[in-house]
Amino acid sequence: MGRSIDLKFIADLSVLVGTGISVYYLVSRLLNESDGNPLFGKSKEARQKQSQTWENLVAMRPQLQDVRLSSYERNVLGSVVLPQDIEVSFAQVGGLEDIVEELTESVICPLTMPELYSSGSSSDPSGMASGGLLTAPRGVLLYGPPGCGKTMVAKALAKESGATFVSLRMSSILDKWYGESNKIVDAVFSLANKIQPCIVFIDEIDSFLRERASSDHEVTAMLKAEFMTLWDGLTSNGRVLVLGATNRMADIDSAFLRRLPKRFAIPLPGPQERRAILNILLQGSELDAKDFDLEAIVNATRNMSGSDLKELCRDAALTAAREYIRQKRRLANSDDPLTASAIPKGIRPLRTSDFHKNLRIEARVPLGSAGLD
Ligand SMILES: Nc1ncnc2c1ncn2[C@@H]1O[C@H](COP(=O)(O)OP(=O)(O)OP(=O)(O)O)[C@@H](O)[C@H]1O
Repeated sequence: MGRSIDLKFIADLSVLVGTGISVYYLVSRLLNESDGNPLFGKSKEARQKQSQTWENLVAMRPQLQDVRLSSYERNVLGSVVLPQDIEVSFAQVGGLEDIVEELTESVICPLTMPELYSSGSSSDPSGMASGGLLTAPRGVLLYGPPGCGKTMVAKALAKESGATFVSLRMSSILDKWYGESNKIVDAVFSLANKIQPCIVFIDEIDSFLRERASSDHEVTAMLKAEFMTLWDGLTSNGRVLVLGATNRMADIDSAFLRRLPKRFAIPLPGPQERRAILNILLQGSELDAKDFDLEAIVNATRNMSGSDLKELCRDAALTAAREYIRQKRRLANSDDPLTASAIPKGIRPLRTSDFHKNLRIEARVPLGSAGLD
């Protein structure tokens, strides 16, 4: 009897130990998984990228030499882009000159000339030449329909101001384990403070900051409160800026909207803006001197976003390239030396019809519908 109890005890104990070990490995694997998001990447590749970013950052700002990072801050490094690695500049943004000028004054100047601005606190001696009236904005919001250049403008701002750029998608932070999201949010702000001047870019800011409903999960509500506290802490320096982008401004929590006092609408481009965008997009392409009518394309692309225009130009270039490839294949197979010599030398210049053709086929433009024009 005693012996059977002993055996049962040993069997139960080994099941317990076995289960414990499996759970431990499962949890640690899940925690260490990269899940494709560089923010949480703990793979060898992600670590290498984080180290490389830090090395480049220290080379750029030697005062960071002795700064130590927590493991969470190191993970956030995966989402940091240095200004020299950003390829977009204001010169590539078409039709948003007024917005770019205003952003230069309200975002670039506080980041590059902090001595002119006060934090808004009475004990802060900076910005006193202006009687403390000049304060750096703690948050800026870019809003408007998709594909009109919000992300592009945000990146160009970081490049032009020499600020480091931390790009976040809140949905991926919210998906994390209980307690993890808070640590990541803390790390985003503490790292941004260390590597200032810094722009913390939050795309789809509405998904995180949506009006706090009573149905909000407790963890999400706490995270929002934490985010706001950390955000408020930023006013002390003015060299860290939260830049949000949204397609759905009405969905943003009012407490958060108050923290985004500077708001810029980035609407669908009108004819003048489309002309400017098309000119930028077609800069490197050869255009048919006799058969290319920019105005016709401008008029036919009503209601299209910058992103749609980019696709349209890409499709037009593809049409010409496809034509060249087909001709070459067909003629190259001919035994007649005369026919073979007719093989085109290269891709022909773009024609208006290349654009119209793609407009018709893909019916992207709701022709005749009311638009901005
Ligand atoms: N004003 C513009 N000038 C030049 N290119 C533009 C412009 N707007 C959009 N584009 C082109 O469209 C692409 C997508 O734009 P972007 O991602 O900045 O739009 P978005 O407003 O952030 O969109 P979403 O709301 O979907 O994130 C850009 O990479 C660029 O090639």
